[in-house]
Amino acid sequence: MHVMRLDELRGRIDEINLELLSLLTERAQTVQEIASEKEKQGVPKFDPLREKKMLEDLVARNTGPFTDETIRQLFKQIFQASLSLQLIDHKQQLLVSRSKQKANTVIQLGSTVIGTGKPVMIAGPCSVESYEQVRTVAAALKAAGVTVMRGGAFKPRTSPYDFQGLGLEGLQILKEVADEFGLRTISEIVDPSHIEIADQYIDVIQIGARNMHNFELLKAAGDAPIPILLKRGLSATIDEFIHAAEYILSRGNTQVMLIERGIRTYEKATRNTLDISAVPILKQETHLPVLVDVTHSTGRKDIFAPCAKAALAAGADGIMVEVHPTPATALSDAAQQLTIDEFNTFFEVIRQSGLF
Ligand SMILES: C=C(O[C@@H]1C=C(C(=O)O)C=C[C@H]1O)C(=O)O
Repeated sequence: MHVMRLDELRGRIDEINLELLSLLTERAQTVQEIASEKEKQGVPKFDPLREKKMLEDLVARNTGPFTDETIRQLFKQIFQASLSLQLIDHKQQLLVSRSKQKANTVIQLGSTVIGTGKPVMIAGPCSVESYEQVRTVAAALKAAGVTVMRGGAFKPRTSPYDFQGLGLEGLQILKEVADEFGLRTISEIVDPSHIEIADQYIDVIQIGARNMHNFELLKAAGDAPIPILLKRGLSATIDEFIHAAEYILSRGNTQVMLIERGIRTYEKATRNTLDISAVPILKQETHLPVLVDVTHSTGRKDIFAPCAKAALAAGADGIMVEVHPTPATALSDAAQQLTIDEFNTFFEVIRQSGLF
């Protein structure tokens, strides 16, 4: 008799569970509709005042046996789950997101393709200092089998009294040398009005860490017909990094590569902390090529090779490293640029690792 009563009650609970599930599902679908309305109106997803009002109304109608506090907690849990749903949906709608585009974005630079699984080595001086300096590096890179060279012409330096770069003249040097050796080039642009000119001299525009949040520059890069290498900001979260890339794609330019360059932490043993975990996360969440800059992230030549190997093992599409004929006299980043011999050794170690 008792057993029958228990079964009956549990049967009723099963029915109630199904009713709750169907109500929760209907609620979640309504929340998604609210999310797309919010998206159109550009208003934030989280609305604490609305949540507070709903909790007050619910508690006012509560007749027990649950306490008011329990009712608050249960519904707050539902609100939180609804909010996460809105945020996940939002992320999946991004143009950079893997759920929008399953296939990897591939960047073609001459015969070099980035993003297909075969990693690329990008090397070159921190700053373009002179024609001879760039030519010496380019000749060595060519001999080592490197096809893409970096070199900074516009240098956003921490101090206004530090070398600011050769500007347009630097881009001209890059072009002249790259043409001679059949290399492709990457250089940073800091001013939206320089993007058009840059297109005539270089193959990839870099947006540097300090400018990752410069939205006007991101928009101008998004309007340009040239691949963009976007560096992660000094203190940018992965989410902010992804949204910075979205700025570029949202304007039509889909040729975007991401580069992890270390983040600010309390650690002083390295210049920045190389966030290796960003590599697989960016690969999972976006379809863009992901590179790792071992120079700026670590600032330590002695660990470039293990860090580059770690990056490749984590799925990076390429490595960027700085090389200078005479690092000791370099006008920027003197301590952390490799000599040509050091670069050749470094590249050999990476090639032998089986990861490249
Ligand atoms: C659904 C909304 O978005 C969020 C989720 C809520 C909910 O689950 O009821 C309430 C407020 C917001 O934090 C909304 O604003 O109505």
